[in-house]
Amino acid sequence: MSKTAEVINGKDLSHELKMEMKQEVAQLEKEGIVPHLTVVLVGEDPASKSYVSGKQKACTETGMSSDLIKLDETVTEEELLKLIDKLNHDNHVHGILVQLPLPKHIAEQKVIEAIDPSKDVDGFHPVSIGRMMIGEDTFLPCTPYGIITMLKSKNIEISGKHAVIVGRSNIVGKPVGQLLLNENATVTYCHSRTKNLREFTKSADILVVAVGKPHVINGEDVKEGAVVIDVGVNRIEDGSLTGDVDFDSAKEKASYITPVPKGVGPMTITMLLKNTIKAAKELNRK
Ligand SMILES: Nc1nc2c(c(=O)[nH]1)N[C@@H](CN(C=O)c1ccc(C(=O)N[C@@H](CCC(=O)O)C(=O)O)cc1)CN2
Repeated sequence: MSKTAEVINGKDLSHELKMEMKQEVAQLEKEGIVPHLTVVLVGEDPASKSYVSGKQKACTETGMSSDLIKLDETVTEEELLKLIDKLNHDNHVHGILVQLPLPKHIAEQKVIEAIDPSKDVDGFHPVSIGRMMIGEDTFLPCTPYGIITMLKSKNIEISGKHAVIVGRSNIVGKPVGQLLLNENATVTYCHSRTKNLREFTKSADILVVAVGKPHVINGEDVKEGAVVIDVGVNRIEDGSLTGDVDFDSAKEKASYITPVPKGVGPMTITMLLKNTIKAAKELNRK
């Protein structure tokens, strides 16, 4: 019988990385640089509020500064774009993050594209995405960056492996596939129109699931010894959080698996801090 998977704990890895970043920030402070993140939150979505407060807490823990600009749900697209323009020209601000999702009347992509690419710590701007695609140094989108960091922390071989991505969002599915390709994996994307999904997932050496639906993947869908990365954070009826993967059955097949909570989620915030330090260093070099 195969043994159960090793759990990759994103909370513990985040803590380690934050301790390293704290030292780097202390060093930067001696040089007169305090990395500063400005977070823009539109509306009252409880999950967004909680993520934003997690981001600010993480900044404080590592010695960085941050501020939160809260805007009413009714703010116009024009007003939001004006604010971003102001932040783009504020030398005190190194990183700008607009928490997603935005209300329906605001075009998300327009807002993302308004952020100066040199302050795009979310890594969502087409300039950042384009640079990532051609393997140039850039701000990487935080969740995919966190996933690659988790794999590397366990010295998991990526080169030559078959990576199957379930989900094709712009902020997770597509970029994580690109980052795995940059590491020489052979990448297959699956999505809502994919026929015979199991045929693909069962051939994955590395399976990344990012669809936002509880337990769409279970042990039967997983190849013996695969690495399973669960990006889903789904709140279910009893109020608890669960992933896109049925952890209990998948862990019997996988060699490594990420849990929910305490898996990929905390890494998203940690990689944002990395990007903010990078932005501060680069903007001060200019
Ligand atoms: N501008 C952005 N908006 C959004 C992003 C993003 O990267 N940039 N990603 C998601 C939400 N997100 C960060 O913003 C995020 C999601 C989940 C977690 C996390 O730590 N989850 C915990 C559980 C938290 C809980 O108890 O509710 C876990 O998985 O352990 C952090 C950040 C969409 N929007």
